Amino acid sequence: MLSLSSQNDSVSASVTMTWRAESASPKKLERPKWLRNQRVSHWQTMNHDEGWRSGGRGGPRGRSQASGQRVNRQKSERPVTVDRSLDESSGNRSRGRGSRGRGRCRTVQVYVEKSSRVANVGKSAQEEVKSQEDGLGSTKQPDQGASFKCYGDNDDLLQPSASSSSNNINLSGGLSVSRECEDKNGGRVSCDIVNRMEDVSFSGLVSVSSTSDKKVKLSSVEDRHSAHKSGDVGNACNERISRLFDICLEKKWFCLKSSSLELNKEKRRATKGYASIVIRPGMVLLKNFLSINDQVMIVNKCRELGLGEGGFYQPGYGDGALLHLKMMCLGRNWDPQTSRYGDTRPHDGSVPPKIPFEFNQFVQKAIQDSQSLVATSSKKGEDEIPCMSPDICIANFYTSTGRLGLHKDKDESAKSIQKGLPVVSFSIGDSAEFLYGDQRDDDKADMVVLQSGDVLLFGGKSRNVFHGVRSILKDTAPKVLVQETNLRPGRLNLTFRQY
Ligand SMILES: O=C(O)CCC(=O)C(=O)O
Ligand SMILES: [Fe+2]
Repeated sequence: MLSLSSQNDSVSASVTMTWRAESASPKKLERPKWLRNQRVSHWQTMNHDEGWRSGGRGGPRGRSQASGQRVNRQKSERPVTVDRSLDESSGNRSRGRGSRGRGRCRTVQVYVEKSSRVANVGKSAQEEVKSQEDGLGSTKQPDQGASFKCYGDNDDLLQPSASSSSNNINLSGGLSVSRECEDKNGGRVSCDIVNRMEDVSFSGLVSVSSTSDKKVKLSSVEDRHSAHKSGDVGNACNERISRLFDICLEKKWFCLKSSSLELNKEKRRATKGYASIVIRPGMVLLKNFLSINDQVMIVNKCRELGLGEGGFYQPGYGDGALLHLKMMCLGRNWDPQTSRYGDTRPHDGSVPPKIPFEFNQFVQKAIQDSQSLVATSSKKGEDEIPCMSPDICIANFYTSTGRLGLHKDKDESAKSIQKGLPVVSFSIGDSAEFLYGDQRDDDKADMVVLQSGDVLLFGGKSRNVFHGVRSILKDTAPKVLVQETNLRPGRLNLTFRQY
């Protein structure tokens, strides 16, 4: 178990490694490669059949306060636009406006291994897709994942600011580029109309014929503006909401070539097992918990459900603003307009699909493993994670420009929240910069990168933690996963809760 605390620039760490059933049990308790640079007080291995074993450098079981260890604090070079957040005064989730200033959130650096995928690949997956599209002279449509302000309060807001482009090199080796727009007063606003153009992708449902990306960009912007000017905004919004969204790309167009080196590296990572980390009391990160096969199964299942009744749609708030993601609810519907759960989806009356049985099994296993980890590492009760039987799952799909402002998950029953029943979150596809903290303040939030296969739990003392997604790190999804599923660029996230 690796427990990282970012207070006082110090970290105390112990690590638990769990090997997958399909991988060979390690003969020797070798210190995992990704831990070699960390001063770790204690770590443990667990084979699925055997239970816990201590190893590594010895030292006491449980958390110890190793001092002098630095947690990497990364100064964010860009502010975070909050698009969904909690209005504490009203107690409701609401869409926060873009926060100004420089994001100074602290980074808790927890990578299973340094990813060299981006560095190794000459062409990014997106570029690869684009060039294939162009080569085939296919029909395209702009990505539907990012938000567009249908209610468009001010056309002037949508001015790309060339000077505000910034490159953010993430520690896992990926490169993410963010752009912002500025309004007349210099305030920052989200600039998805520009950003989303980088995510041109296929959809068999509605398409705009074009021979170049540029043309798609222009027609897209013009379409939106003319819809707004002609007073057709409501229709444009409704159309967006009811359009089906396929989380995978059309198979025939998609054929990424990955080097065998890359694929082997991913395979090695997949068979390495996973590490359990207590990030803060009640918050546990199970790194690499879901195997590639599990992830493929989850993507395929979500795709199937997502294209059916109650499938992925473009959610929005009461004021017409849209969330920067696509959403599908399983079990029960969560309505962002009313912040309430219900049996049907108000905008189309559809009944949410049931949560697949296999998903719940992963959740149960994740909870049990977290509980075992916490039991061996903390003072009794301190980090406790209660049991939970999920009856709700919210599936979010973030395209490359997707994000989610800091908020609390507080629409579940008062009893569920009081008991601290955990929210269990699966990350699949591209990595995400996940923010969390005790205040709805991006500057004070900590950040951890969630990679494909990671499972995060926050319950007990962390049940009411503010959390959100600052950005999606482009082209960081495992190549094998993309090859197997044709998952489109972006991130699939599933959060399980008990009402
Ligand atoms: O995408 C994530 O990691 C978080 C999603 C989330 O917080 C939510 O759906 O409430
Ligand atoms: Fe949430």
